[in-house]
Amino acid sequence: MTRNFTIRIPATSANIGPGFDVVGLSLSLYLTLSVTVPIAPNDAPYQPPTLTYTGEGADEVPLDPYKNLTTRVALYVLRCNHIPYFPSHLVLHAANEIPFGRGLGSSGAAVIAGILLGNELGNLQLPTERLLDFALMVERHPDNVTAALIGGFVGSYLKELDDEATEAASVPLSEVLPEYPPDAGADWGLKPPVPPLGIGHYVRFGWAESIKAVAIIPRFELSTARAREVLPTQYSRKDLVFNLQRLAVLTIALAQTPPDPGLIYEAMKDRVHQPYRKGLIPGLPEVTSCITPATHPGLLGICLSGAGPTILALATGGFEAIAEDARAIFREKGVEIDWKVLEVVGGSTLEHQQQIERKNKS
Ligand SMILES: Nc1ncnc2c1ncn2[C@@H]1O[C@H](COP(=O)(O)OP(=O)(O)OP(=O)(O)O)[C@@H](O)[C@H]1O
Ligand SMILES: N[C@@H](CCO)C(=O)O
Repeated sequence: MTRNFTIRIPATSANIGPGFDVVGLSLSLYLTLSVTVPIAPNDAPYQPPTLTYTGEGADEVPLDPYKNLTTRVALYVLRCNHIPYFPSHLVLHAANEIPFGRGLGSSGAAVIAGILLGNELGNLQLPTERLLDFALMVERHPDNVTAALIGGFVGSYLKELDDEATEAASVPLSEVLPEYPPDAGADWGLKPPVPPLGIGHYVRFGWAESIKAVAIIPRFELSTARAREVLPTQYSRKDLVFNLQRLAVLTIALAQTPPDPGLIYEAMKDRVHQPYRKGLIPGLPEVTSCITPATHPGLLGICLSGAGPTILALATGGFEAIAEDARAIFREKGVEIDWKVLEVVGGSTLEHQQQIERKNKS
């Protein structure tokens, strides 16, 4: 006998211009994890999970469950909750639509998938806030993981922690996510650092239904780590105020019907991360300055998606003209792109097989 369930995590776009490390948007591309857990234990020796994978990243993702990001995160959640290893004979299949290293939250989705997997396998029934604590121990900036978990247009901040909690939260990622030993006889006694309580806090903003997201996706990867290395550690008051003013306006402007391009285009400008990342993304300043609501009716605003290299255009129409003109600009710089029109969607879901069958019948 087996228990089957499916975890579905949306892609995300972080920052949306001025909201660096603050806001995120969940989008209609998914990482789907199908899980089969044997219910009745059989007498066979312990067998670690079998992981298969199709779609984006299939040629580079590790299938060893002790190396793969999703399964390592699941094991981290289990072990923090006194469950040392996966159930025997666990079968997992990941089908992924979210391209790796493009600024569409692939790693955030993999992390949230792992957290929901650990929570379900351990029957932990952790509340959303606690799930977020685990995610923040791994991903460290809240924008992608919060939007992937909660869904919609979301703002979040990290709580200032006391000394003890700061120490717990500042453990290097390699210690939070060691590549656990694969054999059940190895040392399972070590417990990883448990996240402090209530690290992240969030709120969901409104979103005008008419606004779609055009993702203009260059055909090269840029790791978030590399794109963060080029950022300064200090900013001028002028640049900080520039971003704060725009972010305050943007969080309300994107919920208004009809959305106002005059307000939104300027409110999606940024001086905290995009100017520093242009050296890593040929064509970025040209695309964001040449494609405007005046030249492209339907466009509301345009920015770097997350750490890039994807460009996110928010628009109510004229999608093809926006994307094809961006393609021409990128091509002049020697960069080929793909593009997709995406919807803003709800957050992560976990459904048991019976629920899926019932839904399909009705
Ligand atoms: N489904 C997945 N399963 C396992 N590992 C994954 C998965 N998706 C992403 N990863 C890992 O995350 C890496 C990409 O993470 P990175 O933070 O650099 O980019 P991103 O999350 O796509 O972009 P951004 O954070 O800017 O939105 C991949 O190279 C891979 O190692
Ligand atoms: N806010 C993050 C998102 C990337 O995951 C950044 O721009 O570096």
